[in-house]
Amino acid sequence: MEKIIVRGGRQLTGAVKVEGAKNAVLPVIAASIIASEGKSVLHDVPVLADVYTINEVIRNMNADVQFENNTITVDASQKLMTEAPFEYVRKMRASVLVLGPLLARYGHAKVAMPGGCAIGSRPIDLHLKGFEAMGADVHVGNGFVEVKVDGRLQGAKIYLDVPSVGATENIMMAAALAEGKTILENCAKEPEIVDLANFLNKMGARIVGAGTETIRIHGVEKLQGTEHTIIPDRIEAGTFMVAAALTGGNVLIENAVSEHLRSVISKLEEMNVEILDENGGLRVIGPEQLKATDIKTLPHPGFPTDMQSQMMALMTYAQGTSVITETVFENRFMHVEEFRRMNAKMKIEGRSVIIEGDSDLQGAEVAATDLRAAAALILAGLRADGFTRVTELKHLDRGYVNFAGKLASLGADIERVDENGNVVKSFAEIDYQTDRLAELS
Ligand SMILES: CC(=O)N[C@H]1[C@@H](OP(=O)(O)OP(=O)(O)OC[C@H]2O[C@@H](n3ccc(=O)[nH]c3=O)[C@H](O)[C@@H]2O)O[C@H](CO)[C@@H](O)[C@@H]1O
Ligand SMILES: C=C(OP(=O)(O)O)C(=O)O
Repeated sequence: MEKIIVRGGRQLTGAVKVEGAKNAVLPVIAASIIASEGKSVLHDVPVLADVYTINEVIRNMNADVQFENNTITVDASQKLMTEAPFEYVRKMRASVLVLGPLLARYGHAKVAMPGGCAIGSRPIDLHLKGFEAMGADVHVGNGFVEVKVDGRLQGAKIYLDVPSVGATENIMMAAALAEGKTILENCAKEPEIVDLANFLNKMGARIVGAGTETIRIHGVEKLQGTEHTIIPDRIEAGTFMVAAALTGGNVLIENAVSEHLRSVISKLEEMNVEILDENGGLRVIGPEQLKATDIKTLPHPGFPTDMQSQMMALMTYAQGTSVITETVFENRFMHVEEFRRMNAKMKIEGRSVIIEGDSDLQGAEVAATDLRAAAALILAGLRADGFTRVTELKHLDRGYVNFAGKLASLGADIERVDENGNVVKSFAEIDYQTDRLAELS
């Protein structure tokens, strides 16, 4: 089993470049199979396990996918199959994002029902209600969800009970090829929604309002492949901002977009972290003494749940008591027990965690419980006394490119080793066809 071993105590300095956003590229790759003509060329694609998984999902449907040098070319102009088996959905819930494109293009899609996961039950009822409102029949049974429509989907007025990112994306993709106009209300406003709408519009869709709470989509008859550059990953950027803050370092985070990170910047500033907008990125300067604060996770532009565990790591080193309240997912505190193994003083009260600062964390062997928890435990280890060993790296590889290598380039004492203690290559350097991918996934 591979581990990342980090020894605390180094201040991070230098510059690190943020990759294209995982949560933008996954829906964009799913959307690329809507195009019945031409190829889509996607730039700034991060080399992540999740990207390989979505590529495999659409390859299995008969799309042609080439992935080289951070560029993906998708040709989906041939006839596609309309099913995605459990094998993929199990690895990555975002596989359900092929439902909308397939239903819109072929009037049929069948995808394994995603189960619950480490952060909550995560139903897809809002995706399905949206498809039904557009005239589709939905059938859930034998572990699959099947959606069908005779002829084209029909534009509809749809109100989302909660501003779900995935439901907004799936419905927006389906509506792009529906007959007539769809008005989607109370939708998610994340930057990744805007990126997807921009991609679809370049394909010939007519979507306005992405990034606000009402999106209007005029359905068109067909879409064609196009070229698109994926937006930078605001969560990877935020994670490195915390790394700089926590070590009292001074790091330029290249490609970080301050507009996408307003809530994170504001909370870090409350904790005494200095953040400067610099040409092409954000400079983050950690203070002598971090100050406690409170955070409530919310849909964008509120504080992102995907930064919750990293901020928890930071708060263990702040002066005073901090409170984090998680409102987006019902059960995203699995990492608390792991932080406690490092001597963190925190307790869960309902949907909140109370974190006592100045915890004097100690290195320990800890297991990543989800993708962001993996990063957060490594962050905590950057300042803990002694060695922290983080296992279950399959979670980390879903969403961070060469995380240990990037931290090492900023001066961290960190390495990734196999079960024999040999230093291993980062996931990004490995050809996905090798056995190691199978082992990691
Ligand atoms: C690939 C991707 O982009 N993943 C992100 C996306 O996940 P994802 O799209 O799955 O998250 P959602 O915004 O859909 O989920 C938010 C909340 O809505 C609930 N819900 C969602 C759909 C539904 O049909 N019914 C329902 O009740 C969920 O259980 C959850 O409590 O947004 C999350 C919230 O910012 C992020 O943490 C994930 O990193
Ligand atoms: C929860 C996350 O991703 P996913 O929705 O793909 O599980 C995440 O990126 O933190």
